[in-house]
Amino acid sequence: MKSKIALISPYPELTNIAKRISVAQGEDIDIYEGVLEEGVEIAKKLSNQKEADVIISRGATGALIRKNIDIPFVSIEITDFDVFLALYEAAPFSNHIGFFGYDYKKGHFDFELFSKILNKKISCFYYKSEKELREKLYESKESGIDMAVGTGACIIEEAQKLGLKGKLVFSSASSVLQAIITAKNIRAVIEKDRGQKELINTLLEHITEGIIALDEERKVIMYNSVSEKLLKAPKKEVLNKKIFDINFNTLQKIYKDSQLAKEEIIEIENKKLLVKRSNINIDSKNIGTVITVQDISKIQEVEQSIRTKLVKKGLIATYRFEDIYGNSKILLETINKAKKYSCTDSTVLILGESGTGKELFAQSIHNESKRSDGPFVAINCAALPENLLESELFGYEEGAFTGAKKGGKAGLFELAHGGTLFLDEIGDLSLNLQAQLLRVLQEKKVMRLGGHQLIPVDVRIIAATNTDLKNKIEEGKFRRDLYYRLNILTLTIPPLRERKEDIEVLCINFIKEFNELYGKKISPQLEDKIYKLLFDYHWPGNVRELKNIIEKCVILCEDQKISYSLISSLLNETGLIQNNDLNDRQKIIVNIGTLEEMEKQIFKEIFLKYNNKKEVARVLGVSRTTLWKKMKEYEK
Ligand SMILES: Nc1ncnc2c1ncn2[C@@H]1O[C@H](COP(=O)(O)OP(=O)(O)OP(=O)(O)O)[C@@H](O)[C@H]1O
Repeated sequence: MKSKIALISPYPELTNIAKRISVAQGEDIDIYEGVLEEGVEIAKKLSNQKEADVIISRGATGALIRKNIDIPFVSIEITDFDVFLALYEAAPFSNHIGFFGYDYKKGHFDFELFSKILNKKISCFYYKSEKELREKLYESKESGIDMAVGTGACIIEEAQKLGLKGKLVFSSASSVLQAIITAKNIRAVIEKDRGQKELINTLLEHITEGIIALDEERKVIMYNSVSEKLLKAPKKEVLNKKIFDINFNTLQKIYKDSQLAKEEIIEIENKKLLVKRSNINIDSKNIGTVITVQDISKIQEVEQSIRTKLVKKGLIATYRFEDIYGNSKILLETINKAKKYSCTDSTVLILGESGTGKELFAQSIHNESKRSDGPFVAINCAALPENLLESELFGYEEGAFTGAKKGGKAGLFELAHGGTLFLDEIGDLSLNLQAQLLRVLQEKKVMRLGGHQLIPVDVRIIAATNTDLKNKIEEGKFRRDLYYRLNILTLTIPPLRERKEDIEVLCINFIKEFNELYGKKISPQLEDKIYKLLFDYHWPGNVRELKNIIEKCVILCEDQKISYSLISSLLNETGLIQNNDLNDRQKIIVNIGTLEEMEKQIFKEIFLKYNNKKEVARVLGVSRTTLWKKMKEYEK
């Protein structure tokens, strides 16, 4: 909105001049007429109702207006020319002219020169009050003055009362124009200032912190909506009031309880706020104070989202309890127990053979827990050498060791802050790292390698092992105290051979999953004789092994159905390598390579053993045509 200029004229001649200039300048100036109090009333109304941003007036009316309004005021100054014009017009009717003006005009006009040009005697009188004016007028009459020239209507009125002639000094067009130019300049500054204020206000409203600025008298001059929300004190009750006069003690509390240039946690209405108070100094002079207020839970949320972003894709828990397939009583009981563990924040120790689904359970517990929005960080303690594992777990400061990254590195404990840290194969942790882990679990703080500062971490630990920790304790390879720390809630995942009822559901779901992955349409229903085969197998690699076999089947199967022979050959393939009870005729050894390479080896070995195409096709569970195609392919 454009700022407005208003001109209050004390007499009609000035009104006309102002109107003329306003039109000539193409300026939309609001012109009003009013003398003294009347003019002040108009000015007050314009100012209060924000209908004017700058007011122009002159003389005594102007002086009164200036005293009564808060907005900028421009006075139409009386120039030498205006005074000279009045003296020139008065000269033919007088022998001795008296000039009467306010005290502050003393020495302003060159009366000696005017007297010379007009060849007329001119005396000057200045006054500070109406009483003094009357005294000076009386004095002047006594000394032979017959004409009073004055800058205000009141002078002329009083002079006439004493029988003197009077002549008012009018403002010329150039004086009015000068005042309008000054008012326009002020308006430009106001508009610029207003633009800057709007910018600051927009910024204040976009900041996630609460900002309260006080001037040197502790009057609130800035207060954004975040502060309003956090301190539960509405803007209109706070702005432009001294902090200790405000009715809301929340503001006084944060002012009193905060410390200069230091962050302080202050509780307001059950909410923990981080408050900082700083002085604003210009040229080492204090001109006010700024207080910032932040909701700690918001900071934690932001910190969490940053941490979560930092945690790479692989460190996020993807599995949930619904993804654990199986309907055996024992598995359902285990899931049930795990769900109960999810509601707590205690450490969980998962026991089970390799491939039983320990990590699957750990992820599901995390995703079901109140930490589900936080990171899930998993580490296999057996996969890394001790010193590497140490720096991975606890992080390090720059220069902690040769090769340490610039700026240091956060450890997995820090990355898992607010979430869960899954320590797989905990039984393989060295005694030194066991001691460090125990310390972190007790203190809930980590110190980076080469660091001096303890960093608080809020992490839930889920540990897993496929070894008997009690044996390890007996052998002196595992700390008893750590065992008791970890073993608060225990979850034992039964091996697949003890819950073979799960095989069917597992197969159906794995076939569906791999169909989707490899774009196949293989029926998830398997023949009964296939299930018999699967039930008879002892599954040393547990669910992982079953999953791998199904994956191979889906890749190798060329029909809509997985054949008995394909499954049996794959079982033999894996089973034979692991099961020494089987005779040599059923055994082949395949070197690990790409699927194509391994497939080639399988064909070759089986051919060597059976040397009969029909038999080979039967064992491999493929048609004779497929076998022929494969042979052609491998001959190349
Ligand atoms: N009940 C189940 N339902 C679906 N998938 C399962 C189930 N159990 C295990 N799996 C799958 O089997 C594979 C092995 O599981 P996981 O890695 O959780 O086992 P683990 O016990 O942690 O193994 P290790 O001790 O070797 O680390 C994964 O691909 C997992 O998704």
